[in-house]
Amino acid sequence: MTATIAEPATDRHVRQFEPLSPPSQLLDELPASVAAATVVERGRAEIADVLSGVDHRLLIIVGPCSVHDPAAALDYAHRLRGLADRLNDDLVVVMRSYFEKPRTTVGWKGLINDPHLDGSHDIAAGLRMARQFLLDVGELGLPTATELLEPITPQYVADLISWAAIGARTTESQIHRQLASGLSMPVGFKNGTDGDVQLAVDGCLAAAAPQSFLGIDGSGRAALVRTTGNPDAHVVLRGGRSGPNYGPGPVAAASALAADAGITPRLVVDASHANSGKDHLRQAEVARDLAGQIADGSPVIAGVMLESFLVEGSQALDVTARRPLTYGQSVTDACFSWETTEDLLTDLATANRKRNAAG
Ligand SMILES: O=C[C@H](O)[C@H](O)COP(=O)(O)O
Ligand SMILES: C=C(OP(=O)(O)O)C(=O)O
Repeated sequence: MTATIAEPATDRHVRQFEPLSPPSQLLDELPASVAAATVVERGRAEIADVLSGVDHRLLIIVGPCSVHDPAAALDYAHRLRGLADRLNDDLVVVMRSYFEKPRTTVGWKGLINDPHLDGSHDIAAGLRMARQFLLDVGELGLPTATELLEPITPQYVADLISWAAIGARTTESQIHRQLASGLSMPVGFKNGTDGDVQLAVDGCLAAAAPQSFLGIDGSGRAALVRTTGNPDAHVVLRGGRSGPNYGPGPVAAASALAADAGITPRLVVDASHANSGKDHLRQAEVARDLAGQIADGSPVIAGVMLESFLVEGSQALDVTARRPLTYGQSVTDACFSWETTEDLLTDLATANRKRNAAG
């Protein structure tokens, strides 16, 4: 007897599947130049050395909350390169190059997801634009940092990235922890949106372990990915609903929690997000407070994250309206200005020199 085949019970809420070119095709189209690859490797090694305490400089992860206009972000990168060169004795400067935005509910999800800022979600173009941007910044001589939000994206861009974040909204996600265990760069796990630092510590432990999970390979095929574990996973403090956690008490407590778990006690503090209430003026105050803690000899603040762009503040992006945007101003969280960036990085460099001079 032949069984009657049922109607498929899947994809009831899927409008369309659009195949993407495999990662290998984009890498062939936009290969890493020797100059860019050298910067990526140097950045990864320097960040790992700062985290372990071998390199006594301070890690600075700075740049726009998100890249929405690659030309403006590249303009920023040119300025940052000059500043990073001047402060190179005291700081390891890495540019925030964030193309994937996690949203609390809904909103623009970043350049990869919606590169034309119009709701068309041309992800193929977004991946190409992100890769081109990373190449351009690498060739300028600056290492890059990003948040990795989708487990498929890294195959398209990760060879050009020196530091990656697992964000507050995904730090508890097994998928992201497994992903981090196979990444080639140091990965920072943010505390959860509620402020729970244990989630970040647990993330670091899972990322440090070998993992086997489902992913894609360079040819875009579904694959069983077996990893060896990431030796450079660390905690990033970003505050949470329970309040900010950049002060000396919370920093020491988080460091002790990491050390007790066998994770590096040295960590990165994010001056933005829930540590500043997303207020760029408050963020500058938090950065000055961190400079004070560093100058006073804090042994555990390995790095500081800052959100900065050419023009201070933020502007609303309405993907349906196509209103002209202010050049060099964030369309996601508020950033402080280029002028404030110069002042704050100079203060942080001075603070770190003082910490080192005191031994
Ligand atoms: O870093 C950016 C934002 O804080 C994050 O993407 C969440 O933004 P939302 O709360 O505006 O969605
Ligand atoms: C989304 C970000 O941070 P968090 O995960 O801390 O909210 C970010 O750094 O852009």
